[in-house]
Amino acid sequence: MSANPGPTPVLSVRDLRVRIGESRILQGVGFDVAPTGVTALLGRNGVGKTTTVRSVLGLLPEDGEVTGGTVLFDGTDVTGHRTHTVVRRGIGYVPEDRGVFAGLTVAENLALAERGSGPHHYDLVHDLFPELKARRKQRAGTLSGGQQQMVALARALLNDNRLVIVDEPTKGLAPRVVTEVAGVLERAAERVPLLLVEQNLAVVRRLARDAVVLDAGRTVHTGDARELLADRERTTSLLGVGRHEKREAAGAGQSTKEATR
Ligand SMILES: Nc1ncnc2c1ncn2[C@@H]1O[C@H](COP(=O)(O)OP(=O)(O)OP(=O)(O)O)[C@@H](O)[C@H]1O
Repeated sequence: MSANPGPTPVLSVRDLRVRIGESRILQGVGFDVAPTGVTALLGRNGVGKTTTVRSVLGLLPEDGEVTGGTVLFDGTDVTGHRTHTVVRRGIGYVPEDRGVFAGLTVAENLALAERGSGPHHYDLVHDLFPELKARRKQRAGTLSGGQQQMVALARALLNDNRLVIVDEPTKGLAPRVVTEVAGVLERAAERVPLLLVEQNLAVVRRLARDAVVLDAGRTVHTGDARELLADRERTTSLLGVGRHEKREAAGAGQSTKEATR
């Protein structure tokens, strides 16, 4: 199943099954996340990407439960564990809406993200994103989309995380901002492995080494990300894209969401 049989994965998901209400949402999700670089979690809308990451983080809704499978983080079984337990083991999460407090300053956003007694890596964060130091007194809500994504990632990198999960960071952003966010993610990935839910294939191509594709609540492909994206037939059948190559060739940041519309 592993796309890179070398180093021990930081996260291993095996045959994960999740029910929400009466619906069986995940019916066999399995993949590894390598301890360095970016692993992309891909798939059409509604296939279970967000449910997968929220299951790992113990963030299922009240009527949801893990009904089977295992989640190993750093070799420890955290299947079905509560969020604070999983997070304390060293997983950062940047949700789809970024989780940034718009009314608070950059400094306040970071201060609120500090977990426990530390260490808190302000040096690392300011080294990666010097702009945030300069803008520490600015309200987060007045920042650009790319700068807000910096704040969101900085909140995750501030703590001693062994993995950061980022859910659709470029969704709804203008192409110029998408490029900016991709740069931010690239810098973050130099320091910590990322599990990236992403529909913009230009961003995946730029950042990801490994790809995991879900369909209808199951893993249907794992492997080298660029190899997958270079195989147009495969990309079309797995992700429902390929009819818009022109748009991608123009560098406009194609997404599977756009392509399946
Ligand atoms: N709280 C919930 N209650 C009921 N069904 C849910 C709930 N959350 C998700 N689902 C369903 O689970 C399926 C998977 O949703 P999920 O958000 O995990 O998919 P996704 O791949 O992340 O999609 P998208 O790309 O649209 O964000 C969908 O059919 C969705 O309607």
